Amino acid sequence: MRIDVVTLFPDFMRQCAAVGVVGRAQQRELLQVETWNPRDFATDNYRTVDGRTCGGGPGMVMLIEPLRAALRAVREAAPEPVHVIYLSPQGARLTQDRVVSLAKMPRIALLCGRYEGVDERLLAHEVDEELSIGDYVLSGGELGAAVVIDAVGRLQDGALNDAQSAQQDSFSDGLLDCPHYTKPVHDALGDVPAVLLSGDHAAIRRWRLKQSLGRTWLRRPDLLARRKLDAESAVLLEEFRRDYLR
Ligand SMILES: COc1ccccc1CNc1ccc(C(N)=O)cn1
Repeated sequence: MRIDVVTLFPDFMRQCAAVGVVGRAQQRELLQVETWNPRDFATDNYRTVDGRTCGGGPGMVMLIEPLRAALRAVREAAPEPVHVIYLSPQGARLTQDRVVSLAKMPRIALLCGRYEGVDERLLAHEVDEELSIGDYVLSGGELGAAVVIDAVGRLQDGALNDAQSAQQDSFSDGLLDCPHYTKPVHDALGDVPAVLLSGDHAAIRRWRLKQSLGRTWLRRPDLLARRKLDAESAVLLEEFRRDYLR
């Protein structure tokens, strides 16, 4: 998969994509991240990329032309069609379901706004999808782009080793993750739950599912409301509720 990022801070974005699982995915050529700086496409001597807000008011708006030229260069850089995403507080909320679908695309481009955002005409003509990573305002879209790169990059085939992808499966079914433990088995803070040391993998799977269901019920009931539970999950959640309310 190829991801092109249009950003005034290319070094920052390259560093975000160079570490950990995503960095390794790039080394393994499972993922390619390229950056494009609109300032390199500005036509005036001062390399201007922003303009005063029409109608008055505080702040500046990113100019159409440098962004249009940068996106043209993005499209011409490789043959596959590009799905252009704009990160903004006005976008649809990013979810794991959307991450999974984005991860299957051959190419996406991430447009990072700064200042008060981008001229609406550029968005109307060049952007396919507007996404928000949460209901808060940042100084730029780059952190949102970094979130998309990480969430999508780790899903590329071969990016995660078996243990990690097993963990990935447990979460991606729309439940919160279960608790995790490592050595020491006994600590001043408490003991590792005995079932995890039992070697009974069926019991361990059931315990983890029960914990995921219970945590989702306690912390994110909205996720649970959206989900049809199979018979086993319904029984385990009932057990968790009974234990909790005892
Ligand atoms: C005032 O900033 C803007 C105003 C308009 C568009 C983009 C920006 C850049 N900032 C962003 C970007 C994304 C998110 C998010 N929630 O995904 C938060 N802030």
